Amino acid sequence: MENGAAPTAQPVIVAIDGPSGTGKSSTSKAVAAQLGLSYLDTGAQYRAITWWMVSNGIDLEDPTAIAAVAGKPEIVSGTDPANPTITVDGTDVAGPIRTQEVTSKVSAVSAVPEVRTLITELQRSIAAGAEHGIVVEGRDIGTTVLPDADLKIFLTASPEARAARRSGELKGVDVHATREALIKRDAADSSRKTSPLAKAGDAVEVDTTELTLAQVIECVVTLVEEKRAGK
Ligand SMILES: Nc1ncnc2c1ncn2[C@@H]1O[C@H](COP(=O)(O)OP(=O)(O)O)[C@@H](O)[C@H]1O
Ligand SMILES: Nc1ccn([C@@H]2O[C@H](COP(=O)(O)OP(=O)(O)O)[C@@H](O)[C@H]2O)c(=O)n1
Repeated sequence: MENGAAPTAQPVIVAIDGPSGTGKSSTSKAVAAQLGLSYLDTGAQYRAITWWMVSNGIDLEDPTAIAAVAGKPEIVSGTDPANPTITVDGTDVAGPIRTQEVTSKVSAVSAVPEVRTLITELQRSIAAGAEHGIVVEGRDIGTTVLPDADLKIFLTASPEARAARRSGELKGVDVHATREALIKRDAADSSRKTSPLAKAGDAVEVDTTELTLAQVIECVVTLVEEKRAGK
């Protein structure tokens, strides 16, 4: 090699989709950090626009009202996997977007086609600007946002495992109530008309029910490395 320089890896685009609590965020952040890639949490963007709608008193039962104002908030995502950030009109909303109120309303907002068009454009421009490549996680990344991704992963886990993981995070929240809320949100996300939660035909499905987080991370890192090696 000229100048003795180390070979630089080609930018790689990794799409990780799946329902809530399957390990998308934890896996994607760790894989991106290990491989020196950017990281984008697209759920945080849908949560951010939902937070803005709630804060501004928009009627979330009215898709026309949601569509009319969807372009107003400016959502900015920081893509460092060691410190992912999310702001709306310059305000840090990392905390407020995780409230139960936002969680219970996000599916209604994310089902509105005008919202999806705007957020999808934002996601594509972030991915295109990632110098070393990016891990993008969500519900429709492999099917709609980045259909030409180099690697697509679809994470699954039993509803019981997912509810136990989520209620472990939200201390004091009943596991049965968490399970019911998860199932309801999955159903809404999977049945909407515009880019529903779905596994892309060419995605690798990984059932994480019986795997530790470390095992899932290792599995995905290996798949990325195999892709890069052209296997
Ligand atoms: N394979 C796993 N085994 C046990 N706990 C896990 C596993 N994967 C993720 N978790 C934990 O479950 C919770 C939800 O994971 P997260 O990555 O936020 O899922 P998602 O982004 O799919 O909603 C986190 O507390 C995380 O540490
Ligand atoms: N690519 C995506 C990502 C999230 N979403 C929506 O955003 C919500 C929150 O996503 P999230 O990834 O933060 O959800 P959790 O996995 O944290 O529960 C989902 O329930 C979907 O309604 C979406 O429609 N498309």
